[in-house]
Amino acid sequence: MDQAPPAVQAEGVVKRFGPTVALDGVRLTVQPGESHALVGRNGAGKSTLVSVLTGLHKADAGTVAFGGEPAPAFGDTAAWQSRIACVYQKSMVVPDLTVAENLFLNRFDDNARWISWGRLRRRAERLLADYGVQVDPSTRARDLAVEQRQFVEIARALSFGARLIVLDEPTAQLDARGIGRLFGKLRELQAQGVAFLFISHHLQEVYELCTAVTVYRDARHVLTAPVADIAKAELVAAMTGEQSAGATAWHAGGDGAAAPDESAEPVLRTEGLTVQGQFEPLDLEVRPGEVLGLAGSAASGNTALGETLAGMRKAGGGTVRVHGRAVRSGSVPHALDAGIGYIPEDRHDQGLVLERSVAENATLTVTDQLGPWGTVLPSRTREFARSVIASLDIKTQGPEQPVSGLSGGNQQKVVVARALAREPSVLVAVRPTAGVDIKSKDSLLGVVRRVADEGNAAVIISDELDDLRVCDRVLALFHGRVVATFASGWNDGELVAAMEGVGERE
Ligand SMILES: Nc1ncnc2c1ncn2[C@@H]1O[C@H](COP(=O)(O)OP(=O)(O)OP(=O)(O)O)[C@@H](O)[C@H]1O
Repeated sequence: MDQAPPAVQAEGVVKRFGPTVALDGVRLTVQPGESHALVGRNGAGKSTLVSVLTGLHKADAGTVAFGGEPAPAFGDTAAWQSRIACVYQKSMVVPDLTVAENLFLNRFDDNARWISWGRLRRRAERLLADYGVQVDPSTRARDLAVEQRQFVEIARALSFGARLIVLDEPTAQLDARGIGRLFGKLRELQAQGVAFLFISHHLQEVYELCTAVTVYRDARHVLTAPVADIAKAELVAAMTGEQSAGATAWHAGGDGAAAPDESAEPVLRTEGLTVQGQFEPLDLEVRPGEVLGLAGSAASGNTALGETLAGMRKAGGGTVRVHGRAVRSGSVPHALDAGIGYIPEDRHDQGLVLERSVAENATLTVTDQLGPWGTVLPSRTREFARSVIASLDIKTQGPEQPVSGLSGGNQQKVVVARALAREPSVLVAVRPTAGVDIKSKDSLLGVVRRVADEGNAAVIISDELDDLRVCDRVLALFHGRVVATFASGWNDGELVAAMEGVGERE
């Protein structure tokens, strides 16, 4: 039998960070031309494995081989680049450079003393054509659509010789059409023998794209199987170590909570609220006990609306009131004082101080409540942190651990903890479950539901149907306007169509 060796084969890989065992003797094999999913709960060890496979971290034990050859020496970056590449959620391309410049960054020309731009452009054209990527090489990277940027990163990786590409939550910033184009391109490349390791918390995407799946749980390998042979419930059970509970009945009334009181005064009210170029004047009312969904892609203006409610953007016109009191626009402290809690989408830019501890990050907005006369009592900070670590199931060594040592999904939970710390009257959450594992998603959305059930208002801004299911009412936005309103029990197809701007109804 003359079978090609695996694109990558890892055996017995161990990686420790201080007292944390992030990988405990795991294995992974990806065949050439295979699209292989790696799934597991937040903190299971997926990103750590990727760091070992891409040569960013040195394993404490175990072996890695690419195409049957042992992995390069640690630190030999060029050799690693010729075997494997990772397309991260955060773009690695330089936004101000053109596509051609990005493609040949750091390797402009072999021996030449000056750079021939014409040649560079032609080489870029050839390279992109080789992989069927239709992008003009003279476009600035900042002007590319997200999936085009990913294509450029993939083409760059392939041009170094890599035949294995890791995709870390690649669909996080894509709308349905972008996902379709990305998956189409991945299938084309697979047919040419390129292998993909796909890391995602979206199990339906795993089923759509991948042929094999590996599950890690608590730093250990649990199973590897053909995707076709494993039912979704089994996969979830392997990830969590428990039989999965059925789908949760979410919206108010669905699980015994009272439906929002229509006659009550709204907790949150906006009148004519607008930001030019983002969203048109909008009147919103959210009553006690209500979770309102603002559905749409980021381009719909819903994210900008959330930022305006949270005081991060100044409104061009209109008012925001909480319990009838006007909130000064464009001021985060005023929004906080008015009782608006905010879960931002980008936890790195807006959410966390990475080198500070879980306890400090979780209490950043409540330091005035943690001790007498403006002092912060470490014991109370820790106590509060312990309670949120337990209630949100944050996987950490303890309240003192810096958040930089937490996995991505667990960092997101710390952001949520911080928004809840002041017991907000209005909770505004932008794509709150991005990067969060399937079980934590449920508990996190349950937390949002509970905030409302306690008589407050909640607003969820998202294009994820699972996030929106918790809502009592959903407004679909498209190009800065509300194009449709849905009561709970909406039909998925109709809501997706409205978010995509197909057909308008009021
Ligand atoms: N630099 C670090 N210092 C200390 N601990 C770390 C570090 N990086 C990761 N860890 C720990 O290793 C474990 C595995 O984390 P990893 O990021 O690999 O999880 P993951 O499966 O990618 O999770 P997620 O789905 O949330 O991204 C976690 O317990 C995490 O806290």
